[in-house]
Amino acid sequence: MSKFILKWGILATGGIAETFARDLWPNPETRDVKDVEHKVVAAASSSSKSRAEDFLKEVRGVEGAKAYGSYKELANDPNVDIIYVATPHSHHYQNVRLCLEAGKNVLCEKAFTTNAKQLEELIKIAKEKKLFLMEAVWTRYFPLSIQVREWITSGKIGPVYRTFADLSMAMPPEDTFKDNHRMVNPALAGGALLDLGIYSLTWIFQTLYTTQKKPQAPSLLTAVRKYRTGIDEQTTMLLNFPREDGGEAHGIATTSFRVDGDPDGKASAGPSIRIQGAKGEIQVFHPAFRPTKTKLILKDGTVEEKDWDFPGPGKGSGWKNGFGGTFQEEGEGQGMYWEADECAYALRDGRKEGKYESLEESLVIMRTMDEVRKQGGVKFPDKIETTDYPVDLN
Ligand SMILES: NC(=O)C1=CN([C@@H]2O[C@H](COP(=O)(O)OP(=O)(O)OC[C@H]3O[C@@H](n4cnc5c(N)ncnc54)[C@H](OP(=O)(O)O)[C@@H]3O)[C@@H](O)[C@H]2O)C=CC1
Ligand SMILES: O=C1OC[C@@H](O)[C@H](O)[C@H]1O
Repeated sequence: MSKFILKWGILATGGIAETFARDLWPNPETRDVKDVEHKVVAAASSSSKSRAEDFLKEVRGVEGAKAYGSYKELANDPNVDIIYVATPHSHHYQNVRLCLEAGKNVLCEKAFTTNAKQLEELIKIAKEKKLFLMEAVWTRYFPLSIQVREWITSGKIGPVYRTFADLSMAMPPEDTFKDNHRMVNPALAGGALLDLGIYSLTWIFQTLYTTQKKPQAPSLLTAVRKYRTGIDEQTTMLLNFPREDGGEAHGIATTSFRVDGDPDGKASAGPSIRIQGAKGEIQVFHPAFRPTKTKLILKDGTVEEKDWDFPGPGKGSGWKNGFGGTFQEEGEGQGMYWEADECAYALRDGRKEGKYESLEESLVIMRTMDEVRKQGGVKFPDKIETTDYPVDLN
């Protein structure tokens, strides 16, 4: 069988760009994917062409891969099928729009944009130009997430009435980040909500919204604790989803830079995610962005624990080593390849959006986050909230 080969261009050369591009290197057959392959054929750095050259060496770009010192040159490279956008949140709208205007398909890191207006505009352009566009919420494409959604839709835990979801990582900002770092800088759309809280919302949505036949947007109440830079350092969201049976389901989503979802690193604190139905519950353990353990508990006495693999070879010994580890011929991958595989299948089959998170759902989540910021009084500078284009942000 001939394989579909997807030729990637990587836009930006920071932490996640490196992790993602390294994850494209392992042979897809190591995860039982036999019909698609990935090649990194180009990369661009806004810092310099030599930074892009170094990056291509680090991530094992193909022989002859092109290095660019500007994002515009990458967007115009005719050999690139799809561009992975890996800049801070503040820059996504401008960078994705640059790629779409140049006729490129795009996979954009979370959070998609700073606000829903920007995302609406990008979706409109992608549709007009018949291009593929997807938010890189990698967690949605894990076999673990597919199984959890299947447990829900097959009625394993009965009707679902409530989901708790947390992603909190104790990293006191004043000791961890300078005020201009992307995690806390309003000019880079920093804050717990867009960086971590989006995963809590991912679990709320993929259990209470994606799994409904006719999903409806939730209403929302929020409590926000702000950091000295003006971004949110801790946010709690109460979401009320109308259900198709006429009832309601509640989502409680939390995120924090102050407390930890797994203080001892041994899951002693219990699950970070609890999906509760009439017949039992599904538990998912920290971290919500890359969980490796689930527990299914049913009222009939069934208790099933499962550890989930992240096949390699790939970046090395898994998330615990953080970003930018060294290549290993053996060991775990990171799991970003599953969302990359989805991009390959979509482009091969002519689909224009991701299978497990539609553009409409990304938009509803973006509107939810807009409302959280409104209720919490978190504002970003106009320059990064505008839909004007082009705007020079650097
Ligand atoms: N899926 C996941 O698990 C993760 C996703 N992310 C997401 O990826 C994105 C990037 O995060 P991360 O890689 O950690 O960030 P980094 O700061 O490590 O990298 C961001 C890169 O963007 C480019 N850039 C362009 N303009 C700016 C600017 N004004 N300030 C800073 N960087 C700039 C730079 O690359 P260059 O100089 O080459 O142009 C920089 O290296 C965010 O959207 C984040 O939410 C982050 C971590 C994990
Ligand atoms: O997406 C992410 O997941 C892992 C976190 O460490 C990181 O800050 C965030 O951007």
